[in-house]
Amino acid sequence: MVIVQEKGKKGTLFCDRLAHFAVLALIDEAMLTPKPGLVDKESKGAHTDMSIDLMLKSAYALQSTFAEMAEASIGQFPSQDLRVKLAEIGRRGEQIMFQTTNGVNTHKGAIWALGLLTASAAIHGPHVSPQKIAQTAGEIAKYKDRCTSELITNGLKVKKKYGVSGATGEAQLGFPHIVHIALPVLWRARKKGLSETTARLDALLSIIAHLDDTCILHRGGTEALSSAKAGAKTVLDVGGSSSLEGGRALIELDRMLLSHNASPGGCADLLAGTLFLDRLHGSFLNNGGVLVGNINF
Ligand SMILES: CC(C)(COP(=O)(O)OP(=O)(O)OC[C@H]1O[C@@H](n2cnc3c(N)ncnc32)[C@H](O)[C@@H]1O)[C@@H](O)C(=O)NCCC(=O)NCCS
Ligand SMILES: Nc1ncnc2c1ncn2[C@@H]1O[C@H](COP(=O)(O)OP(=O)(O)OP(=O)(O)O)[C@@H](O)[C@H]1O
Repeated sequence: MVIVQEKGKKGTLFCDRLAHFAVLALIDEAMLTPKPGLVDKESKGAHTDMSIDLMLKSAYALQSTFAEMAEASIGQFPSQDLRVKLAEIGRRGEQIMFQTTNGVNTHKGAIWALGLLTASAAIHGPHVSPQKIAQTAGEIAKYKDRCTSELITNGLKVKKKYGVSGATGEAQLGFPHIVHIALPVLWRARKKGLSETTARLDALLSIIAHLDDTCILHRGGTEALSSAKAGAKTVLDVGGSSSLEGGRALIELDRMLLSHNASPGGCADLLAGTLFLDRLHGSFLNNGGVLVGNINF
């Protein structure tokens, strides 16, 4: 593994840039419209306690959390110590989010996924593929969370009830839904000349079609999850979100999710992770090996 050993001013600039990319990924995800069941520019989806303004406020408030995660990881290898440090920063990030939103869970799953990816990107520096960054993020996630709280979360309940692996399992496997599903769909759609919104929506739908999302399971059970997977697959099979039939199927998927009061929040987190890795990769490629932000390792 190639490890970036840059501390000091250069390293701090790089960490700030990574944190900025993480925040931008959250903003891009929130602004993407129309998303089924989720908060976007036109709808609150299944979330009566959220709004687009709240999502953006929460995203901006997390810049320092992601910067701290990057700072803690630069010059390090995945290790138990690093896992403990990141968990501590992550929990403080959750507090910042809850203070910012008056107790609404806008980005808990996203702090987890983007936190691990940001930490891994800081370990590697910009010369590394999205696949490698996701794989190292998985290695960090495999270390035990020694400070785990006594709280029984929705995710834990659902994982026990339905035997799925949830947000932890996805991370420990190196984010397969980002690397093997969403990024290829995003890049293929752009290559075909589809609009950026279409490419992102199709990437989100490709995740919904495959992921065991504990948000959907918690609110709507297995019926909602299998209908969500089938509905998203239909949109893609009939031509994607920009086609006439696909657009109709997308509206149908949104209606179905709302009828279960269900939302693919975990899928949205993984879309944010996809957009983070995509931006990092694009920024590096488009600048002859210099990550925008003037750090050239
Ligand atoms: C692992 C986390 C997400 C807790 O997960 P848990 O399964 O207990 O469920 P909880 O209901 O609290 O949140 C799960 C969230 O993950 C997302 N999610 C749901 N399903 C999936 C899935 N299959 N894949 C990815 N994300 C998913 C959703 O946004 C959901 O709301 C995390 O919050 C955590 O452990 N935090 C502790 C701090 C920490 O270790 N941070 C490290 C930062 S690097
Ligand atoms: N655009 C979005 N709209 C809604 N949720 C999103 C969006 N983007 C990401 N999410 C993720 O969805 C999760 C919120 O889902 P949800 O409200 O179902 O969680 P919960 O608090 O566990 O459940 P409940 O509200 O049923 O108690 C957040 O942790 C967040 O990471």
